[in-house]
Amino acid sequence: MRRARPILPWVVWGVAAVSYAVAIVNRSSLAALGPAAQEHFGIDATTLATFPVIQLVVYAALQIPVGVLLDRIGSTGMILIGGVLMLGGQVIMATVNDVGFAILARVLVGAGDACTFISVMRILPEWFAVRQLPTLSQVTALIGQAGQLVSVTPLAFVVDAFGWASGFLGIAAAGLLLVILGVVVLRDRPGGGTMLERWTGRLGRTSREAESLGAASGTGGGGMPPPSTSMLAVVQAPRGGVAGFWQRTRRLLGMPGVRLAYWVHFSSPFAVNVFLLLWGTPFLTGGVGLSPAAASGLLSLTVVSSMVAGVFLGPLSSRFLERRVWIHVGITCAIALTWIAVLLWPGEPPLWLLILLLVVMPLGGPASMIAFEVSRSHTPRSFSGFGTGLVNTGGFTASLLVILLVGFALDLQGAGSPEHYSLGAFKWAFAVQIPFWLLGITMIVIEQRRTKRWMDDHGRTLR
Ligand SMILES: N[C@@H](Cc1c[nH]cn1)C(=O)NCC(=O)O
Repeated sequence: MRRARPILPWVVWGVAAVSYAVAIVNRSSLAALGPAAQEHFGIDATTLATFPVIQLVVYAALQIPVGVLLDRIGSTGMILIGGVLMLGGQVIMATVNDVGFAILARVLVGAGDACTFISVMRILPEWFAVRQLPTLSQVTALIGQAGQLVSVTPLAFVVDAFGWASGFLGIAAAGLLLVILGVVVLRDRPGGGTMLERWTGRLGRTSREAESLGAASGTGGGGMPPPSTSMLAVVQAPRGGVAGFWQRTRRLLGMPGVRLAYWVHFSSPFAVNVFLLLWGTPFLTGGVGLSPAAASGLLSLTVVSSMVAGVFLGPLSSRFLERRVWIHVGITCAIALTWIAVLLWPGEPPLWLLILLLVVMPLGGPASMIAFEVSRSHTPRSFSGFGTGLVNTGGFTASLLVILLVGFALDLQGAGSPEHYSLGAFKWAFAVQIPFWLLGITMIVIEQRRTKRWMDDHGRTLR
C-alpha cells in the first residue's frame, strides 16, 4: 500500500511563501501609485523617488542583522516580526498625511520586508530534501513575483475606487491575516512548535507527530542526506555581542564558497532591479521615445520572462549541480552582451532588440537564486541565516549603487530631468553597469577556483 505523503511541510511552505508574496505586495505598494501619493502627501517627484531608495537602503542594511537574529530566533519568529512591522507601516501609510510619517512607514515596510525572504529561504531545508530545494526556492520566488502583480493593477484600482486609506488598510488586513495564519501554522522544523504552542507551552499532536516526518517521507529534514554544510567544522560556538558578530563575519568570509555565493548574487539581478525600480520607464519614454503605454507593455514582459525562467532554472540547477555557477555566469554574460548591443547600436535601438533586452535582463532575478544554493552548500548550519543575509546584500547593494550612478551620470551630462532626457545621455549612463558585470564575473571565476581547491583539500563533494 502506498504511504500517504505528509501534508504539513507543504502547508508550512505555503504559508511561508504567501508571507513572502505579501511582503512583495508591501514592497511594491507604491509602484503604481506615484501620482496618487504625490497628491495625497503634496510632494514633488524628487521626494517621491526617495521612497523606494529609503526602502532599499533599509532592506539592504538590515540583511546581516536580520540574518544573525534569524540564527537565534528562527524563521517563524522572524517571519512574524516582519509581518507585524509591515502591517504597522501600512497602517501609518493609510492614516497620515504628513510626509515625515510616510517615510517612517516606508522604513517599517523596508524593515519588515528585510525579515521575510531570508527567513523563508532558511525554513526550506528544514522541511524538504536537498534535491527539492532549487526548484522549491525558484517556485517560492515565483509566488513572490505574483505579489508584484497584485500590487500594481488591483491596488491602483482599490485606491482609485475607494480611496487612499482603503487601499493601504487592505494591504494591512491581508498582512494581519497572514500573521495570524503564521502564528498557528509555521514551525521552524519538524517537531518544533507553532508560535501559539510556544506561548501556551503545549505542543499539539500535529507538531509532535511531525518530528518523525523526515524519516517517513521524501520531504522532511530527517530523511534527507545531511546537507553538505553540516560537514563543515564549527570549531567553537561564536561569542555573542559585537565581538561574536565579527568572529562570525570573519569565519563566514573566510569560506570561499560563501564569497562565491555573494558574487553570484551581486552580478545578475541589478540590471533588472535598476530598470524596474527607477530608470526603465524614463529610458524607454524619455530616451527611446516610446509612448508610456508601449513602455509599460514592454515592462510587463519582464514579469513573464522572470516567471518562466524560474520554472526551468530550479530543476536545471539541481540537475547540473557542478555547473550551476556556470549556468549563472552564462545568463549574466547574456544580459551584459544584450545591454552592450543596445548601448552600441547607432541611434535608436530597433524594437526586436528592446524586446530581447526585456526578455533576457529579467533572467538575472531567477539566476540570482543560484546564490542561495551555493550559500547552502558552503555555510555551516548554525550560520545559515547570517550567510543567507550576507549573500542577499550582494544584488541589492549593486542595484542601489547602479541606481545612484545612473542618476549621477545623467546629471553630469546635464540630462537629469525629464525635459533634458536624451537617448545618448541614457546610453552613457547605463554604461555604468559594465564595470559591475566585469567585477562580478571576475570575482566569481576567482572564488569558484578557490572553492574548488578548498573542497578538494577538505575532501568534499557537492550533493
Ligand atoms: N533575486 C531575487 C529573487 C528573484 C527571483 N526571481 C526574481 N527575483 C532576490 O534575491 N530576492 C530577495 C527578496 O527579498 O525578494
